Amino acid sequence: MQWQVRLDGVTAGYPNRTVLDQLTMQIPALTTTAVVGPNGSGKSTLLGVIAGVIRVTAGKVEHGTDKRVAYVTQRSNVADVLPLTVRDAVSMGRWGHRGLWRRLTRRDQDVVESSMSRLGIRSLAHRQLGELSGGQRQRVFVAQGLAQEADLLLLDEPATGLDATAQQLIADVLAEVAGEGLTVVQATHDLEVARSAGHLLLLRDGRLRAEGDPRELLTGDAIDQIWQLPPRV
Ligand SMILES: Nc1ncnc2c1ncn2[C@@H]1O[C@H](COP(=O)(O)OP(=O)(O)OP(=O)(O)O)[C@@H](O)[C@H]1O
Repeated sequence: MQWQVRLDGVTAGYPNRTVLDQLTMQIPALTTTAVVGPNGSGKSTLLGVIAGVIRVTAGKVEHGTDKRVAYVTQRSNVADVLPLTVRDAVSMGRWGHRGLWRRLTRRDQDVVESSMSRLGIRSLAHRQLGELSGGQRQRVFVAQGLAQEADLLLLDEPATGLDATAQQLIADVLAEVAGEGLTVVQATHDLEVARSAGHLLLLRDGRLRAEGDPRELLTGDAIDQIWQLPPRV
């Protein structure tokens, strides 16, 4: 397996709170990896560590390429403080390529338009982010992640709170971009989405409980055990 990210004995968390506990695992390249686990199991923390925004206190994180990482977080407050249109927000995805003050090139603009098209939000391009619904806004941030044309796209519950059509759209787009040569990692509570991923990481209490083929791992028993459900009758 060609890997994109490798964690070796990683311990990490927040001041006075260790969350990830000696985590050793790999993220395979050029496919989608789903990170699942109960609330508080450390999924967001793991994404933050891979993105490099949470420092590790022990162990090491290695990236297979030294190229770009795009990170779509769970909740972005930018919409509430800045008067941005949808197109502005997606265009911000090009800043890493162009810098903050340089004009976007024709190609940058094409990437922005196609990222909006893929997420079905071109008709919203002129709307202010602050006046969008939560689900529409979520699609904008996924489009912004795509516009970064990163090698590794990290998404924290990108489809939570979306209607079924939008959820399916995001799942399809992520599978598509992985097919085009991107490595995608998403934290999700949706076990259907997890089952359709190429690889699965199952966390509980900051530890890796299982990794591998999601269709083999996400069986009834494993689900009961990880989520501590009572035995089925
Ligand atoms: N900024 C923070 N400061 C201190 N503790 C935090 C912080 N963010 C998260 N935690 C704690 O770290 C633990 C893991 O949280 P994390 O958000 O990584 O879990 P998660 O699996 O993503 O949860 P969820 O499914 O609810 O999104 C939790 O106990 C949480 O309370």
